Formats: sequence, structure tokens, C-alpha cells
Amino acid sequence: MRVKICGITNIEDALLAINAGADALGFVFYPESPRYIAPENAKAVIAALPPFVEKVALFVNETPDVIRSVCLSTGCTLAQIHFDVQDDFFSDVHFPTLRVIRAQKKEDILTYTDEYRLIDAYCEAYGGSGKRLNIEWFEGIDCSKIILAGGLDPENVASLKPYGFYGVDVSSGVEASYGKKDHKLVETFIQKAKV
Ligand SMILES: O=C(O)c1ccccc1N[C@@H]1O[C@H](COP(=O)(O)O)[C@@H](O)[C@H]1O
Repeated sequence: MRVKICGITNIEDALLAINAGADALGFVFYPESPRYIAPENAKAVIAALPPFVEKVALFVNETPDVIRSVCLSTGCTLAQIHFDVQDDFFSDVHFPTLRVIRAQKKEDILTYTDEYRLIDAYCEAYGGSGKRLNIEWFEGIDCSKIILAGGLDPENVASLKPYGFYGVDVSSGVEASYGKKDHKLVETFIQKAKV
């Protein structure tokens, strides 16, 4: 399984995650989030990263212009779009040169099945809530293009492997505090996801 560590706010946590084997890092550009990072700060973190790392820009209910502008200015290579957007939002007219993936609610598990997409718990918050999905929703479903998120942590991530998820995405489950990762939790999460 690929692993994304989301809610990165500093270079130390970013390099720790990469050195531990993370495939992607997430930068939250949603101001309401306790893991929000300003684009200019994300740019500095991204500039310090080695190559072959996916830099994911996370947006909630944001406009195409802002998404394009922030990704261009920071060096993010993929945009993760939460949630309430029109379908044409994902058309090439908006993002001819930027890869975007949609974050879906559990109710939409059986839509856009031809796309790589993220399925999130989406409880009272837009994400980053630490709330866990009910894994039974995925019984019998082709999960090979699903990135699972929502309440994951080093204790539960290994139990996901039989479902064949493309990847997993974690924010709060590997934190010491909002916006600060616990390095041992990050390392253990990645080891258990990839063993
Ligand atoms: O991380 C956040 O603060 C956040 C804020 C708004 C939308 C999404 C957010 N993060 C994404 O939420 C999920 C799971 O988070 P958690 O592991 O349950 O804390 C993940 O996709 C993050 O990318």
C-alpha cells in the first residue's frame, strides 16, 4: 500500500516521513484546519524535499483559480479536493496540467470507480477528525483505486491489507499534537502499512 502522511507543517516532520518510506506528503490549505500551513511556508518545506515524493495540496470547497495558483506557487504536484464541488470541477478545462483527486464521502464509494480517489470518514468535520470509517462498507468492493482515510493509526492500518487498497492516508493518527507529527508513530504506521 502507498502511504500519504497528511497535515505536514514543518521540514523536520516532512523529512522524517520521507526517510521512513512515505510515498506522499499532504499540505492542508484549508484555513479552518488546525494543520493549516500557509502556501509560502509549504513552498519552503517542499523546496527542502528530495525528489520522487508526491506533494499533495489539500483544499476544501476551494475555487479552481486558487487551487491552480497555490499548487503552482508551492510546487505541489497533486491537488486533493474535499468535497462539495460540481462535477465539471474535475474537467481538464480547470486543471490541464495538474493532477487532481477527489475526496469522497462513504456514501459515494460506488461512484467514479474508474478514478483513483480518496474515501474519507467525513463526519462532522471535513476531515482530519480521527473518525474511523466502517471497514465493512468495503466488503466485496474493488479497492485497487481507493485511498482510504479517516481515523487510521499504527494499530489498525495492518488490518486493511486484505482489502487491496491502493493507499492509505493519515493525519491525526500519527500526531503528537495538531500539526506536529510523532516520529515513532509515523515510522510504525509506515512499517505496518508496507510490511
Ligand atoms: O488534516 C486535516 O486537518 C484536514 C482538514 C480538512 C479536510 C481534510 C483534512 N485531512 C484529511 O482527512 C483525512 C483523515 O484525517 P485523519 O487521519 O482522520 O485525521 C485525510 O484524508 C487527510 O488528508
